[in-house]
Amino acid sequence: MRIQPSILSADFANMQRDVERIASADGVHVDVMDNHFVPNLTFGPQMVEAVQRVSPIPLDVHLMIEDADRWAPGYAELGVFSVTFHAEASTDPVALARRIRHLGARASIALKPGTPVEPYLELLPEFDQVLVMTVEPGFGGQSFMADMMPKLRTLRAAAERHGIDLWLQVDGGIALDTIGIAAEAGADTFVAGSAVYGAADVEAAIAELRAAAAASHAH
Ligand SMILES: O=C(CO)[C@@H](O)[C@H](O)COP(=O)(O)O
Ligand SMILES: [Co+2]
Repeated sequence: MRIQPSILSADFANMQRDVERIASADGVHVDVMDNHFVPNLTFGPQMVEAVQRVSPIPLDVHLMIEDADRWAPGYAELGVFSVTFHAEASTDPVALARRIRHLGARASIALKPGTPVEPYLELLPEFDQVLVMTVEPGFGGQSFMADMMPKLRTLRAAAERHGIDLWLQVDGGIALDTIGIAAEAGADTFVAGSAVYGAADVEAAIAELRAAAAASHAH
């Protein structure tokens, strides 16, 4: 059970402090938004490089940008742990995943709520992780979409069929009252923005989320 707080909910004026506050988490989730793929703008490679320099834990970069084929490899080159691009923003997801892996990062593909999972099931061995969005990407603090759970079940079954160790990540509306639902459906990697940075005790929030996920996990 991996917990990855999203620094979209951190204080951008105190990024180093807020990354150091989540040292007990499994990774820091970095939401890159370009104002085109989503109607919001965050930061680019220079900021990711800066966070990477001070972070005590690995970086999980979530690219919500157009033209992923062009831009995603540059993030992998920074030496981050994982690079997620959106299926909707790539013309050749398999070629892009191979490039990301070749550059030394884990390759991860994200699906917006309206994107079906079926076209990707045979391609799963090309990826290290699939991100099932449980909100429309763009903003933190939205409500969890429980109707995405069939996608997780389908992906978990397909990964078992392939015999691969595919991480299934969920992102959006993950909190104490929803994380168990996603874990039960097969997720093992959980992004949480407001549920972590909105808590008075950030480390306690991470521990509680991890425990709640473990209590409900399908395996
Ligand atoms: O990718 C996104 C939003 O597009 C996320 O990573 C959010 O940052 C999650 O925030 P919460 O829903 O957990 O508050
Ligand atoms: Co995200």
